[in-house]
Amino acid sequence: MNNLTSPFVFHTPPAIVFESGVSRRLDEIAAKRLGQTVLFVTDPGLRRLGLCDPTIGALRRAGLEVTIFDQVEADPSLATLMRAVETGQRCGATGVLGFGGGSSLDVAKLAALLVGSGEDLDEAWGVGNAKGPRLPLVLVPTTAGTGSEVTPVSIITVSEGEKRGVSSPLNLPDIAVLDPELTIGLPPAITAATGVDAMVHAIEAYASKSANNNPISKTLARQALQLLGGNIETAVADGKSMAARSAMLLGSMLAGQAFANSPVAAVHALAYPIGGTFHVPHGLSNALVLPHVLRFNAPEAAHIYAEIACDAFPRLDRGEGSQAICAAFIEELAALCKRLGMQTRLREVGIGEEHLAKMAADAMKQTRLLVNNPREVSEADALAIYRAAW
Ligand SMILES: NC(=O)c1ccc[n+]([C@@H]2O[C@H](COP(=O)([O-])OP(=O)(O)OC[C@H]3O[C@@H](n4cnc5c(N)ncnc54)[C@H](O)[C@@H]3O)[C@@H](O)[C@H]2O)c1
Ligand SMILES: [Fe+2]
Repeated sequence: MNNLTSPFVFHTPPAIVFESGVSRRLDEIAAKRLGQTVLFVTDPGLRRLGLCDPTIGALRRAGLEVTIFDQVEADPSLATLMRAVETGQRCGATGVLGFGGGSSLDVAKLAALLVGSGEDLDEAWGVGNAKGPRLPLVLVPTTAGTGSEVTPVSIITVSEGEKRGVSSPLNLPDIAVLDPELTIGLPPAITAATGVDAMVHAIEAYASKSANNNPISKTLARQALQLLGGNIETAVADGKSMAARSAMLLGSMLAGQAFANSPVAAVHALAYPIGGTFHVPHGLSNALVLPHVLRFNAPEAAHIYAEIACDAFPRLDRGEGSQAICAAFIEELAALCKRLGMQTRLREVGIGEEHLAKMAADAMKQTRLLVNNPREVSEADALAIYRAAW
C-alpha cells in the first residue's frame, strides 16, 4: 500500500466541464477542438430517445460535418468497434465525440485511437501499449457510473465471456463534458446499476494494492462515496431530482478519476465473466459479487474498508473496531443493493450452477485487475466466491 513518501503519477483529462445544459452548447465548448468532420459515437437507444439531437444540432450549427455511428451495444463487441473505426475512416473524421454510457464512450475512445494512428489493436491491448496519435476526443457521459469520461481504459468484449482492455493516457479525452440534465431520464434500474458500479470504483480504488495507489485517488474516492452513498436512493426513487442527479454524475466522475490512477480489482475481475457471457449489465454484475468479494478480502483489508465505511453510510460512525465496522459496511452495501431493487443472486439473473467453474477460469484471465486486489485470489477462491453469490 502506498504511503505518503511513495512516488505516483496522476493522469486526468486537461479539461472537465460540469454544467447543467452544457451538452446543448458544444458548439462553444468543443467544436474548435474536433475539427471539420466529427464521428459521433452513441447507442441506438439514446438515438431513439432523441437525447443526442441537441448536441448534434449544436455541432452542425458550428458548421461541422457530423457522421453518426449509433450501433454501440451494451458491453460492446470487437465487431462493433471495428465498424465504428471503418465509419470514421470512410468519413475522414478529424475528431470523435462519444455520447452515452460507458459502452459508447469506450468505443469512441478506441475509434479515436485507431482512426488517428492506424495502429494494430492486437498490439494495443493491455497497459501502456497504445502508440497514438489519436484524433481529438470529447466525451459526454449519459450514465452516472463508469467514469469512462475520465479514465484511460476502454473495455471491449472480444469473445463470449472475455473482455479485454486498452489502458493508456491516450484514451483520456481532450474534454470531458458533464451535463446532469442528460441523466434525468435514466430509468431507475440503470440508475441503480450504474450508481453501484461507481461506488465499487471508489471502494476498489481506495483499497487497491496497485503501486500507484495515491493520496489524490484516496481523497477522490472518499468524496465520491459521500456523494454516491448520499444520493443514490433519491436518484433511483426520484429521477427528476437535479440535486441527486448532479451529485451522482459528479460522484461517478470523481470515482473514475480515483480508479483511473489506482485501478480496480477482484470485484471487477469476477464481474466481467457475468457481463461478458450472460449479458448482465455491468453495474449489476458488480453488485452480485460485491459483498462476497469484500467478505473474502476482509482478513487483509478490514481496516481499509473501515476507513471509508462512514463516507458511504454516515450511520456507521459508531466508534467500533475496524472488524465490526467492515462487517457492517458489507451488510449495508448488500442491503442498499436490495433496497434499490437489484437482484442479489447469480441464479436470479439466469446463471446455472454448472457455469460457475468456467466463470472462475475466465475471471482468472483478468490478471491486470487481480494484481490490485488486497488479497490474492486463486481459481478455487473465485469459484468459492461465485458459489457464495449463487
Ligand atoms: N472505460 C472505463 O473506465 C469503464 C469502467 C467501467 C465500465 N466500463 C464499461 O462500460 C460499459 C457499461 O457502461 P454503462 O453502465 O454506462 O452502460 P451502457 O453504456 O452499456 O448503457 C446501458 C443502457 O443505458 C441506456 N442509457 C444510457 N444513458 C441513458 C440515459 N441518459 N437515458 C436513458 N437511457 C440511457 C443505453 O441506451 C443502454 O441501453 C461496459 O462495457 C463496461 O465494461 C468502462
Ligand atoms: Fe465498473
